[in-house]
Amino acid sequence: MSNMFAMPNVPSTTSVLSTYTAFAASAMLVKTMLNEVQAMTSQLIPQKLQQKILSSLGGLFRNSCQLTLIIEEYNGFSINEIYQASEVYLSTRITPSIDQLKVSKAHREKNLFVTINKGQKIMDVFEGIHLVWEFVCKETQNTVVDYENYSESTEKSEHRSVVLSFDKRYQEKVLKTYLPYVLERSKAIKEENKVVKLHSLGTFNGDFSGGPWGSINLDHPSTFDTLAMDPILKQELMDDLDRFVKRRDFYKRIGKPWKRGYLLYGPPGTGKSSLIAAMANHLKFDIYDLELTSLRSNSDLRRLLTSTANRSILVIEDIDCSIELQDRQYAGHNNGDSQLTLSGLLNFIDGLWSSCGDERIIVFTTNHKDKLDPALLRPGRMDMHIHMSYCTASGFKILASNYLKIKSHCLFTVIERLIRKWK
Ligand SMILES: Nc1ncnc2c1ncn2[C@@H]1O[C@H](COP(=O)(O)OP(=O)(O)OP(=O)(O)O)[C@@H](O)[C@H]1O
Repeated sequence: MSNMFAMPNVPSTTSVLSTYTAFAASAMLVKTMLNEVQAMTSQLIPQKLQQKILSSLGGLFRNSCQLTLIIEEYNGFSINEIYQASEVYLSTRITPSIDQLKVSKAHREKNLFVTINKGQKIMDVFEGIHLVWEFVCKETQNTVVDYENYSESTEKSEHRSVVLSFDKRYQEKVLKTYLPYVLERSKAIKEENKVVKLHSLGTFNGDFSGGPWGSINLDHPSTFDTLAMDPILKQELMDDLDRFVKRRDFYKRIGKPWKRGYLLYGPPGTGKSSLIAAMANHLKFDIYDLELTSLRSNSDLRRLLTSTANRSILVIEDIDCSIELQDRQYAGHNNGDSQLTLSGLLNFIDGLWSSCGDERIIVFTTNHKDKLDPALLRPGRMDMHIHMSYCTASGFKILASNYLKIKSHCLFTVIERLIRKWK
């Protein structure tokens, strides 16, 4: 009977299991070998050869152990931030093994942007995980129908993406740790290379179409090192700025907008504008130079202020000359938005403007602090009042060092005595 159902060509369960076990063991062995090879290649073999070996070995096991993430340039109509970040991040991972590079330069940017071209691969190692990045660019042809002329034409378009491959086992680590790291690094790299911009109204004529602010790179060479001012005050200001940018959680906790106000006052030509440039260069914040005399109403002002970006310094120079200062006591008499008023400015700065943005700095300058409306000087409005005055003995030393490269001289004591005497 038993022979009747015997199927000589069908392997027994035991032999299937043992074959499977042997296969699984060899798969494991090959997988381990692959990892070993990966580890070994990274130490012993030149980068270019590494890529070839690993990509051909990887190809054998792509289906079984490799995971591929596709990061497209656009997410619907909006740009995919991970794509952008990986472009920036990978520009720092270029090795001599890459055959083709793409070089570009944005208008007025100082640095060239170098990145890999389509089809090129970049290897990266993160906490022992080996990752391969590849830029992919596919051309597609779309049919465009012109209904008015009953005609059809074809248009070429490019779909760019980056493909990231790695061992499946590390999926969670790559998504939760590596990609956030890439985002963070790219942010820091952008920040390092950031060119500070000066935004000004230029030919503003009340028309907001196309944005009211024009911008150029701020090439002002002033820094805290070149600035001649009292060293203690300078240090206090630098500490204040550094503390301010680190206090996101503090402002959130106390429920106040993340903004800080500085009033710079002193005689003409004592370095107020230079100090603003030094602050911008120190923090890498853009400057918005607001010329109040070119505005007509509070509503113009509101629209201008809401179109300023975060991490910026809003500068209103010579506040005593650019607005009717005593208007607060008559504020009740003027009809709301029709006229530009100090109360309009202060209300908006304290209220909506500062709460719809982060890391905002506002700087007022004046040659005549005594002429300012007390409302402007109220604590909490201008957090620090900085007196820029005539040259002090320590300021003189900085200028002598900057202009003449003289760090010490026998005449210094005489000059210092004279400065102190006439101060
Ligand atoms: N404290 C300073 N340290 C270094 N340079 C200074 C200082 N003060 C003035 N200067 C030099 O003098 C020139 C005028 O300075 P700046 O425009 O910064 O002064 P200001 O106080 O803004 O003048 P104003 O009140 O007229 O706008 C600049 O070119 C700057 O190089």
